[in-house]
Amino acid sequence: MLELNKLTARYPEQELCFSLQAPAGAITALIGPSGAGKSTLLSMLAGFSKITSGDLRFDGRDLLPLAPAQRPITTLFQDNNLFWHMTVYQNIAIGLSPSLRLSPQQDAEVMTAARQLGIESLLARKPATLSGGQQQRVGLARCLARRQPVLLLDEPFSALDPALRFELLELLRQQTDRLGLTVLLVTHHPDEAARIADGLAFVYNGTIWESGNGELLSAPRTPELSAYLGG
Ligand SMILES: Nc1ncnc2c1ncn2[C@@H]1O[C@H](COP(=O)(O)OP(=O)(O)OP(=O)(O)O)[C@@H](O)[C@H]1O
Repeated sequence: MLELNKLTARYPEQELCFSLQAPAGAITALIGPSGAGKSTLLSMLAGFSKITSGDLRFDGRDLLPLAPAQRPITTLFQDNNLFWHMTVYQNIAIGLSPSLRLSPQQDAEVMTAARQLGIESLLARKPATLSGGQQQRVGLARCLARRQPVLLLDEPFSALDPALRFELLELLRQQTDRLGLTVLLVTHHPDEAARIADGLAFVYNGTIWESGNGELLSAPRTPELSAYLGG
């Protein structure tokens, strides 16, 4: 369980303050208008944004003293950060070893992640020769190979067409269940998110304005969520 208790980042123009519980084995979708604070929330969790006050724990362990690389967290952004001069294999492997000198155990992790995402046949290719969907599979494989229990995804599939986006969300669903991951997924597609997510959190004005399950979309409790959904 990832627990945020009044986790706060104060900027001159705005204060962001989040309280949330994200269980293991579940996908929590973060929706909300542009500028609401969704990306900053992920950055606060990953350790890239300065925290002013509050509490952040994973399975009871205080994460705030830990540097980004020490946190049990891995992040996938829309721009998947692939290295264009490296092969797919190396792009996954670099998540485990920056020097690319892998132990047999780490090599097995890379192969397992590639198999799970259906990109085994692409391991020798360079990212530029892959489709957008295949590139995002490589990005996701790198995250999974790192075997961190918390996965943060910032609109990872938004550049893809709807069918492909849904295919990757399904894949994410399978891996979340199989590995018992705690997943936070920022998305601009609330309806799709509701199909695969266990919980939804509506981020508005630097805080979690409303949260619940998919019913939130059919029966919003606040005018702000209703307006966001176009109601
Ligand atoms: N480093 C920073 N310095 C100042 N303000 C910041 C900083 N980081 C975030 N903010 C504040 O947080 C707000 C939220 O921005 P953020 O990018 O997280 O929104 P978002 O919901 O992810 O939007 P989008 O959907 O467009 O990506 C910004 O408008 C800004 O006020």
